[in-house]
Amino acid sequence: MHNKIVKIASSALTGGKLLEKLKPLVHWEAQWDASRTKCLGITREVTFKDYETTWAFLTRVSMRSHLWGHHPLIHTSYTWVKLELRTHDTEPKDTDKGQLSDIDVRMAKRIDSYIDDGTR
Ligand SMILES: C[C@H](O)[C@H](O)[C@H]1CNC2=NC(N)=NC(=O)C2=N1
Repeated sequence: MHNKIVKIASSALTGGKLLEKLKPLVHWEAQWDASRTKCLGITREVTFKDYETTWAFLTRVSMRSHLWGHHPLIHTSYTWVKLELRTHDTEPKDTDKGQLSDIDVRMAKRIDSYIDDGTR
């Protein structure tokens, strides 16, 4: 069965739901707006044991991003990787800055599973 791209609808996370969803993401740092009520996105940094492992990880992330139609901002240098997640097209419509949505949380958990599977 070939994988097909199924764009997953995203809904902005606010209030108690936002805090509930952020709690398990212990390796991710949240960026807050000035009022500290809106999460503008989350970031995670990780360093891998070698270049080959780094790009095996990034290949998995890129393939999953393509399948889900949701793409982290990826910074990398040799074995260092920084990933940022935010959603621009949330419902309700958000400012162009974007904010955290449920698909960001889903992608963060999937990224954590790639990091945690012992290949670091
Ligand atoms: C049209 C396209 O599906 C949208 O622009 C998607 C693409 N990938 C995306 N990736 C991320 N991280 N956030 C988005 O809001 C987003 N939107």
